[in-house]
Amino acid sequence: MHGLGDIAGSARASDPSQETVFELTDVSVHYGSFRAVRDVNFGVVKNEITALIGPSGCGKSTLLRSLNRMNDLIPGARVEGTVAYHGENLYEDDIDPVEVRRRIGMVFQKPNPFPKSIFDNVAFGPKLQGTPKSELEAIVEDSLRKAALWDEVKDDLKKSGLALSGGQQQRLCIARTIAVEPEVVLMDEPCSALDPIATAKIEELMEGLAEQFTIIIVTHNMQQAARVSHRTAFFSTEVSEVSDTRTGVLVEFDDTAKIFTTPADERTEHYVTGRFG
Ligand SMILES: Nc1ncnc2c1ncn2[C@@H]1O[C@H](COP(=O)(O)OP(=O)(O)OP(=O)(O)O)[C@@H](O)[C@H]1O
Repeated sequence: MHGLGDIAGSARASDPSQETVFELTDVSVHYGSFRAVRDVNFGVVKNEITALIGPSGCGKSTLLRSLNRMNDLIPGARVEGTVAYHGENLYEDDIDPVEVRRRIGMVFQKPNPFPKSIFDNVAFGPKLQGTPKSELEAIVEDSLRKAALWDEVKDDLKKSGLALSGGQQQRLCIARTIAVEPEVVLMDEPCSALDPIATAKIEELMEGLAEQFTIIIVTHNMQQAARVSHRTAFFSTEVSEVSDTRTGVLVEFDDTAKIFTTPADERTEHYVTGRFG
């Protein structure tokens, strides 16, 4: 485990003048009668990387999924509070969840390319949206370039996406996600199935992606949060004395450098210094 200074050394500075993309107000997520995470309040700034960290089970993935209505697909899942996206609550009746997921894309923990060619993986979303065939080649190349995969696959676009290495598959999934030009990319532990070299590549890539996209990443890896993100939300769990169930709570949200050097809450300090979790 690194010391505080080591981790914070590379934390990126945030720009307070930027536009807010998400504003979460008192967001709680339930699975049936179980409250997984409660009363979360924070904002996400455009073209920044926001990291969600905290011990296992504190609701990071649950909260991430509430940002593009992915929880709608889980039976019994229910979101309370307000998830405002450019000022509009994503859970209003007239909001189309399919359009939400186009604007707010997601990359999962395990690379999950379709059993199709590299080209077709990336072209899949644009084709569904009715993009003319003549434009697909340029979109595929541009997306693969942005995902730092083009040079490795440009002569093999007909090869199956499943034939790539794990790290390449994850970059293919990133290319597939950005091919439909979302504004936000949600990443749920995108490197946890990858080796350190593949992880470093994705981290490097994220910095470039943040110039065009707003990124929110769940990570178990604190060094990763410190290296790549501008702001960090630290979650923990509280145990109910009545029901003995655990609910996730947001302990602290701040500039990443602050979270890793001078956190306001003792629980954050214990976590980032490795004394907990
Ligand atoms: N589909 C589901 N149905 C019921 N409970 C769920 C579901 N998904 C998650 N949970 C529960 O919600 C709580 C939060 O889980 P979640 O996966 O969001 O946490 P996390 O912080 O992302 O954990 P990890 O770091 O281990 O991935 C846990 O108690 C988990 O068991």
